[in-house]
Amino acid sequence: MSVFTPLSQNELSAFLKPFDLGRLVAFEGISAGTENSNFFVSCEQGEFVLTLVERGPVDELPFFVSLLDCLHGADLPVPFAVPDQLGRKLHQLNGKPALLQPRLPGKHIQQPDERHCQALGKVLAQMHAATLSSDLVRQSDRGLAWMETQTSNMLGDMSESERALIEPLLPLMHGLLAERPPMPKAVLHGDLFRDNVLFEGPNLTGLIDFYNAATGWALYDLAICANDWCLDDNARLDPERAQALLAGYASQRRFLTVEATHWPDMLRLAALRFWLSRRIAAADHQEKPGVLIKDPAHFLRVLEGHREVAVQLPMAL
Ligand SMILES: Nc1ncnc2c1ncn2[C@@H]1O[C@H](COP(=O)(O)OP(=O)(O)OP(=O)(O)O)[C@@H](O)[C@H]1O
Ligand SMILES: N[C@@H](CCO)C(=O)O
Repeated sequence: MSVFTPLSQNELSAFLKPFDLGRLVAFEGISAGTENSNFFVSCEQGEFVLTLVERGPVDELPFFVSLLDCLHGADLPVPFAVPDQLGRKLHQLNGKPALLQPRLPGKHIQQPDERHCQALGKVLAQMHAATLSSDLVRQSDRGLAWMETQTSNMLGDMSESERALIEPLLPLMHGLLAERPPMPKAVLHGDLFRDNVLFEGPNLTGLIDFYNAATGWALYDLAICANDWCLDDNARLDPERAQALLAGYASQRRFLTVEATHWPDMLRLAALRFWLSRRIAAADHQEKPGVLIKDPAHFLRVLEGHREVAVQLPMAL
């Protein structure tokens, strides 16, 4: 189970006192996450999720709190930091930054269909639009420059087949860093995999886990989604689901020609980003029993599939 910082009932009860949510009824560690320690917390006055932040720049937590307030204010289905009676949203528990958020309804979808993908594309565009009317900006700690450095550092450790797929992405990254193509930017979720979205039937009821959110090309966020929501059993893009995702997004904003040009490369970079982070996490957590390790090799198959990209962005006529 991926709970890095265990909690006792007494510790949690004491933590909850300033929130005035009634008695602690029950709590349990959530096994699904890989980065933070999360707990479902049941109080007399409602259901919550407590997150103890385990990685990342702690001094940037106010950014995430403001981002969620912005998205919640735009009526998007996101959690937000519940304030205690003194209005404080950011707390400390067992030496870790701690946030209490409402538990959102719905379940994760393992096998999405076109309706799910269309709904996801639409809400992603709405999320990007909401951040544009704010002054929220954050530089990603896993952006293009990080990817380029990590890729260069790992070249020597790669197998021949890994190298064949990954080395050609280095000039692509150099080119994008130099050229900075003028694609629309927004604050991106940055990790909108199936395990970060909740649905009730066809209705999208929750977007969660914003700790990778950062300013970047909006299209890159869509590529991250496509690489998780729109794959077939061979890790190739499923055209119907990919087109539904893109159509959902295009229902809120027209794509630009410069985005159509860079779409295949965004898909490749998004695959590389998670191959790198999974490989680093696997090495870091190798000796730690109970920590969920996700398979880096999956993204090599995704990259293989993106040698040719047949699904194009839908362009307005
Ligand atoms: N506000 C919420 N409402 C309902 N369920 C939630 C909420 N927050 C988290 N969860 C549940 O807890 C699980 C783990 O949370 P989360 O994805 O934030 O963890 P993480 O360690 O940051 O994970 P990741 O590996 O995706 O980075 C989610 O998959 C979801 O099932
Ligand atoms: N969604 C990520 C883990 C959390 O960043 C992955 O599947 O590798």
